[in-house]
Amino acid sequence: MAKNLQQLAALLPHAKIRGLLDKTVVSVAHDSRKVVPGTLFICLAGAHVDGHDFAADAVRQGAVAVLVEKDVPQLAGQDVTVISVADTRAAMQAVVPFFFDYPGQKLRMIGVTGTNGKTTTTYLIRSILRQAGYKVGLIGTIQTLIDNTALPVKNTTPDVIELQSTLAEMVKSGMEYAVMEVSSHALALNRVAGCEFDVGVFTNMTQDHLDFHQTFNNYIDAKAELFRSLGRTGNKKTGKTAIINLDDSAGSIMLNNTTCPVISYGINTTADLTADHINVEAAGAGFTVNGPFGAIDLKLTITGMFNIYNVLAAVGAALAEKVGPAVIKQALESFTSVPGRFELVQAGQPFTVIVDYAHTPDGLENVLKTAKQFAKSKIIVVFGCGGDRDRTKRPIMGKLAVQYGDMVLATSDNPRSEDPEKILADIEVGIKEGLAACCSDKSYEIIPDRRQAITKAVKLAGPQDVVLIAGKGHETYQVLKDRTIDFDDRQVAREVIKEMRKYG
Ligand SMILES: CC(=O)N[C@H]1[C@@H](OP(=O)(O)OP(=O)(O)OC[C@H]2O[C@@H](n3ccc(=O)[nH]c3=O)[C@H](O)[C@@H]2O)O[C@H](CO)[C@@H](O)[C@@H]1O[C@H](C)C(=O)N[C@@H](C)C(=O)N[C@H](CCC(=O)O)C(=O)O
Ligand SMILES: Nc1ncnc2c1ncn2[C@@H]1O[C@H](COP(=O)(O)OP(=O)(O)OP(=O)(O)O)[C@@H](O)[C@H]1O
Ligand SMILES: N[C@H](CCC[C@H](N)C(=O)O)C(=O)O
Ligand SMILES: [Mg+2]
Repeated sequence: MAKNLQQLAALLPHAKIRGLLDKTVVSVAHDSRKVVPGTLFICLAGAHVDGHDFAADAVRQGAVAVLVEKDVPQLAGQDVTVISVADTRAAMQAVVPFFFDYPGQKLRMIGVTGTNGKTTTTYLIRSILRQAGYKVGLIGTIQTLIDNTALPVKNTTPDVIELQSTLAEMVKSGMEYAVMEVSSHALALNRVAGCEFDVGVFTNMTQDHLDFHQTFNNYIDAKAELFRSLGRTGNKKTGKTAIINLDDSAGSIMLNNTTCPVISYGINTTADLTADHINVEAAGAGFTVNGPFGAIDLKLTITGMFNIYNVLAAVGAALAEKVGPAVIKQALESFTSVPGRFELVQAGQPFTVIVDYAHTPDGLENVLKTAKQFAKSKIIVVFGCGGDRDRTKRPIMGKLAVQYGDMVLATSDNPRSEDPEKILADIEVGIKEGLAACCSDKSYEIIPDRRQAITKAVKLAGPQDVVLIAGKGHETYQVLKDRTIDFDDRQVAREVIKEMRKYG
């Protein structure tokens, strides 16, 4: 991947350069902690700190060039080339895909966006493409997969450098497809620069991330960028398709934002792909998908109406890539689950325990509706909301929890830098509102310690009850103000159930 600095500087025609350009660059980094000798260090002004403050550290660690958007006095007199531009983020987006030889041009790229269902839909698409015999890479919230090799991730959609280097690794390992989640943050911050998507999938649009986007319209517009990019002049690849959920009111906005061919899907509207004969049960869902190929009858082990939408989205992507109905059926019927999505914890208890990643009002409502469909008795909900994230979703989720649940135990999710009690107070406003509106006979408790909340839920559960532990799904940690601790809802629930059996 090594490049001459001259080649990189040529991509930045307005840059002011101080120092030699005839140098070999072996790595690019915006994090000083990742600098190795021969790195081009890119200074980014972040939400917390300013990367320019780490430029001198980067040089000490062997950076041969530094990309800046303001003067860094500490670099004066140092043996380093300083490239000054107006906007280092924009410069990074131009330089990095080139540095990695544009891997996004060498793969078929499928991007999935929407508030909920991205992870599930990417896993479904991956399983269909693999069934069709392709080598598939996946990037998303849970992990990166290069064929079967799993790598840890920090964000749902990684930053430009991590994304391009991962895609390059996929190319090197012989992947033909990259199926990835494209978060609204990634679109707004253009982390996907240099990725030319072949297929863009829209799942749905409901409230989340208003802390970052400020307004719902900004949030929608960020998602729409994926669809604008499919029809952009200058695209190098051909054969693009947008897969759009028309049951969602924002579907038409995505549709209006692209000029490429569209495969629409929906259950309540006329669309290219629809589903009927729907039977949702605890153990799975049966339904028929109707499309240009005729009808496919499916019996799946994933369940809930929301997953039928995810399946339609995945079938749309498969269709765009010319995968036949027999392969689609085979793949979907052998698909078992996505970690932490409606995952059952079975430790010999006489009640049902579900761990789910619902962390938005819509996700929580969907999962509660699904649980209610087969709950034979009470639903006990354990949930919280993340700190440093959209505060306005907290009371809404509190209200939904008491509307659908019989007993609510509000607890901490990942408080991050916030005071857990403050987050819970925001949730409690909605709980009280919900109780007053629908059901003052229901009860709730605020238990900041998540393990204690899960313990209480398990103690309260009678035979046939459902305990829903929502919000953290596959996460194996809890982010507190001063540290991150090991925490896995599934493991904690198992431990608590075992403890209870031991002591009677
Ligand atoms: C708001 C946001 O997106 N923040 C991202 C951003 O962090 P930041 O701007 O705060 O960076 P910073 O910590 O201030 O650092 C500024 C610069 O100094 C550098 N630095 C910092 C420290 C140091 O010692 N040396 C050094 O060089 C940093 O590498 C960076 O270049 O850049 C970081 C590196 O790329 C990201 O990891 C970080 O995501 C944080 C962790 C995050 O939580 N993001 C969430 C909100 C997010 O992006 N979520 C979406 C959506 C999830 C979904 O709905 O599925 C996602 O895609 O994950
Ligand atoms: N199509 C859907 N519509 C609404 N809710 C959904 C849908 N699919 C999944 N959910 C709910 O949202 C939760 C998260 O699902 P998933 O992880 O697939 O979404 P995501 O979009 O990847 O989330 P994130 O934004 O964190 O990456 C699930 O556990 C489930 O409760
Ligand atoms: N991708 C989402 C995940 C939220 C998961 C929840 N457990 C939380 O920490 O808020 C986000 O970063 O907002
Ligand atoms: Mg996800």
